Amino acid sequence: VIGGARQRCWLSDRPRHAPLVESHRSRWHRHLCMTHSDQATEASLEQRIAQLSKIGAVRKLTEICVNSEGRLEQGVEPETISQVLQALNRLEAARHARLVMESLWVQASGSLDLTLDERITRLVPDYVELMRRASDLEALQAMQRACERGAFGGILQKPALAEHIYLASVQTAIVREELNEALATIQKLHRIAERLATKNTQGDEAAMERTSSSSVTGEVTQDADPERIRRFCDTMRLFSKAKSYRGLFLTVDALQLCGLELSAPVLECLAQSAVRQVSFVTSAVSIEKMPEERFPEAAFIGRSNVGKSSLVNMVIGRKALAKTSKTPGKTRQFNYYLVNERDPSDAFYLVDLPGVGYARVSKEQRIEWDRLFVDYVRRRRKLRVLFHLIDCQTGALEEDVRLMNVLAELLLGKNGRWNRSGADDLHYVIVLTKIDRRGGTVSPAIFSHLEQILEETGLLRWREVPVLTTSAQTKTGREAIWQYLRLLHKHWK
Ligand SMILES: Nc1nc2c(ncn2[C@@H]2O[C@H](COP(=O)(O)OP(=O)(O)OP(=O)(O)O)[C@@H](O)[C@H]2O)c(=O)[nH]1
Ligand SMILES: [Mg+2]
Repeated sequence: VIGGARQRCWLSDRPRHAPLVESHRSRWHRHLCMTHSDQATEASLEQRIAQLSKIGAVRKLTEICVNSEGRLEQGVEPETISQVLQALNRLEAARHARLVMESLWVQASGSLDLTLDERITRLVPDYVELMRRASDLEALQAMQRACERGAFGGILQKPALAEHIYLASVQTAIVREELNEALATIQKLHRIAERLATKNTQGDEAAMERTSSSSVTGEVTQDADPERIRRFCDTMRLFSKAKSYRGLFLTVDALQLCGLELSAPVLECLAQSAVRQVSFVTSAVSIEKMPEERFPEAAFIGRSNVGKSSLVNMVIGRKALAKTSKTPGKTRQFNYYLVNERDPSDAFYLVDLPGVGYARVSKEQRIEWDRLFVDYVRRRRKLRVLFHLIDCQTGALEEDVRLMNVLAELLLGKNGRWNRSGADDLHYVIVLTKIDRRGGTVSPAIFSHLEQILEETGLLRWREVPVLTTSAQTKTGREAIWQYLRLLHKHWK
């Protein structure tokens, strides 16, 4: 196995290492080659390696590797594997684990045509965990390369394993403050997942059936594999700690590309990771009283009692930051909440607007409110997303139609011209709330009515209008809201 053509293969394929480790390994390799040709040096080899490392485990491992020589062609003996595992468990330093892992797997992949023995493949997750705990990015990168070259039975045959290796690499890169590396790696995982998805759709019908049934029963899939979910959540938290929203969102994308759904724990984690701090800023009753336009903002508008304040709370993962009430008209001002104050590049405002169409408000007050709203949309240049909330039980009512007309006139101008000069692009999103009260579904009539109104008001001529469904009670639709909050900062996309 060692020497000749295979030795060349190992040397040419070897990854770059820290000098200390390199010297350990190359010396070790030289010793192994010597042993191969000269049995007499075996004892001194062991001795010398023991001196090099001072760790008994390495001696033990060397012994195992030397003993298994020539047998790798037929695969590694089970007893060897269990010894390796035992020894690995005793290893304290990452470089030693790497030494062993690489020797076994590079040699084996050399001899087994890059298709590792099934039993070694089963050990890979243990190696990955070891590398991750030891923050050994180089070793994990070597694993990625092996993965890409078709080791471990090939990425496409073992997607969960590839996912494990890549996520461990991402986490390690973040811990080592190599953020660019982390971002590049999570994007590699995207590409793998995409390749896998293409393969699945091209695959046989049975495979397709499996995919579709698992996506239909998404909840079950997640329950079946909480480990995978946990890995993604850990990665999200680390990106959050490293203050990288981009990484955070890329992880969410990767999770979905890998066929997992945004289950409750993932969403909880997303809200917690994306919202590092949140504070109430001010209640404004006029444009002048609104905070300085330092950060982009997203606003929630809609009739009284439709659930705006509840949705704000749900999105930021706080129970009662925005005051909610059974009595319509609770929110009377533009309430500004500032998210991530301490990291200006990721900060944004959420604005909880007062309800429209509150019965006990006089006509004058209503006109006053309209004027304020028009002023708000026209003058807040950093307003990027406008969520219009509509109760899914009633659908769009008179007040909603009025609001859409006001908006259409404002955005399109009388002659159809954009009426927010110098302002950022604005996304208008309709949110149907309280879907828990309708058993999680919305009647098609509500949708077609909405479409008709959007058509009539002319808003559809401006651009497509997404319609989301949410429930503050069951937290349904939180990720969909976040997909639009992602538009707040360009670097989050
Ligand atoms: N079942 C259910 N109830 C909800 C949901 N969202 C809000 N509610 C309830 O609806 C009522 C009004 O919610 P708020 O969030 O205060 O509504 P609002 O739009 O802020 O109302 P104003 O401030 O008056 O404009 C409260 O009793 C909430 O508990 C939901 O998704 N499901
Ligand atoms: Mg409110």
